[in-house]
Amino acid sequence: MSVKSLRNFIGGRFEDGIRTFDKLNPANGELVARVHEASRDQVNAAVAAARQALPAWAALPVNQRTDYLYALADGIERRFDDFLAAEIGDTGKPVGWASQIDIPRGAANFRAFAEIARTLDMESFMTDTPDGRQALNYAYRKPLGVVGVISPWNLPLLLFTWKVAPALAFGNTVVAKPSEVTPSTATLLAEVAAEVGLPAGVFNVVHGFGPNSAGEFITTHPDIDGITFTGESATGSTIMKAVAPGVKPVSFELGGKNAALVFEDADFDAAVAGVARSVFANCGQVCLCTERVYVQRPIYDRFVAALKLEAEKLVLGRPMDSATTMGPLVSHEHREKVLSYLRLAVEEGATVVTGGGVPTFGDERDQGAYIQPTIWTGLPETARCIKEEVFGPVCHIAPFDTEEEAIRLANDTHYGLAAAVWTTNLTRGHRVAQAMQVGLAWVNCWFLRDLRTPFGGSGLSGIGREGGRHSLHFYTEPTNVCVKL
Ligand SMILES: O=C(O)C(=O)/C=C/C=C/O
Repeated sequence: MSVKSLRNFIGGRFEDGIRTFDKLNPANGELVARVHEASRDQVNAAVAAARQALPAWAALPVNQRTDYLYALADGIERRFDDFLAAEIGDTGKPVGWASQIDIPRGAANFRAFAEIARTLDMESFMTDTPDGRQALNYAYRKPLGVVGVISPWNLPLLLFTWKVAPALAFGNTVVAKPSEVTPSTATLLAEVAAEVGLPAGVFNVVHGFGPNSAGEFITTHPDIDGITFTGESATGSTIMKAVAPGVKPVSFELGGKNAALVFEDADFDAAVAGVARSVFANCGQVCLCTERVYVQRPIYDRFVAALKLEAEKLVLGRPMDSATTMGPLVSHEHREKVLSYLRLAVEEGATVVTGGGVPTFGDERDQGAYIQPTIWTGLPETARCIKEEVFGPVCHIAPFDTEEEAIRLANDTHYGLAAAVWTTNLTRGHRVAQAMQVGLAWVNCWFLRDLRTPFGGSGLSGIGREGGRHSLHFYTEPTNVCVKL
């Protein structure tokens, strides 16, 4: 595979950076790309270009503006194979997952928000006034302005476009920094933006890191009007401090320590398959993944044995092999973090039901960041491996007896992102889902997404919701106009 040069996209033009850094393929350690790190001056130029493009972009009739989003979606689909190869080269994720989730959702996000922007109603009220007449109140919405987008490495194109699409749909312009770990599909999207004639400055891509690099230059920039970020909770705190002097709005989708509750009346096979997918999908690198499984005692032993079988059926193969069901972690650095938790779990007294280490293949995959899918039991609820997000293909399974106990166990966390409830008693399913202190509760399913619904979490899992009309609250500023009639 040839080594790509990934450049910055500023004011409609591709530019070299001040230095380059290497991007390695996590499946085999091969050099994939040399990435051009943007300077502070280049980030300043991107913000200036976005500011200059804002009035004309915001003034476009919504159908014309959203036609560009449909064109971006069409462009992703037109270059599907390029985006697929880029995403897989960056992440090592299996072609089955990337071709069904990551790339299609890249296009779907643009279409969903184009449709929402075109069809959303305007909030208004007719107000009776003391003089027996009325007043008309309506919320006139304007774009937030120049939006800083900082996106993560786990679902790179999906989460990049999950932010860029609503930002552009509602008339904002964007300065976006993809994770330095997965720079390729964001750069391809910039190529598509140029191909479809998106006006210069509307969408800018700058590459780099967080501290003392493009991430910090964006979040501390006085002319950025708001930041939308997906990533680790600690980074979210850092960004909040950076925007505090300017009291800028933030939209955060951060970490999670998500629970799955399996009741004895669950469809056993469906619950096993569903929990296995929610634990091991994308090598456990989805903020919504399950890391804590609680199973009602009568089926506990049977469930542990069944999930062990599912884990051991996973095919840790080459990313482009359609038989592969689990690829490597995204980098050796991240594997070291996950391995530190595998070691910690043993120190904290875990029983390792399966996995717990690094597989050996005897081929180029040994240079990759592969790790064994792992299941623990026997940890106390106070263990760090029960409280802290691992963000890898690992889970802990514990028994419970009553519904009240299950709810208490699931909610005993400072995170608040997602939960999954497995039961055939839907009255219980609704009741327990509503009792979860999370932003997203699935019943007899997981990661089933309707893009019109509110998406996000509370506590350490973030601030705000994006999706459907909920994206309005971050990407627009309403002026309530009151007219005496
Ligand atoms: O499915 C989505 O729209 C989404 O935002 C997924 C986020 C996953 C984070 O790791």
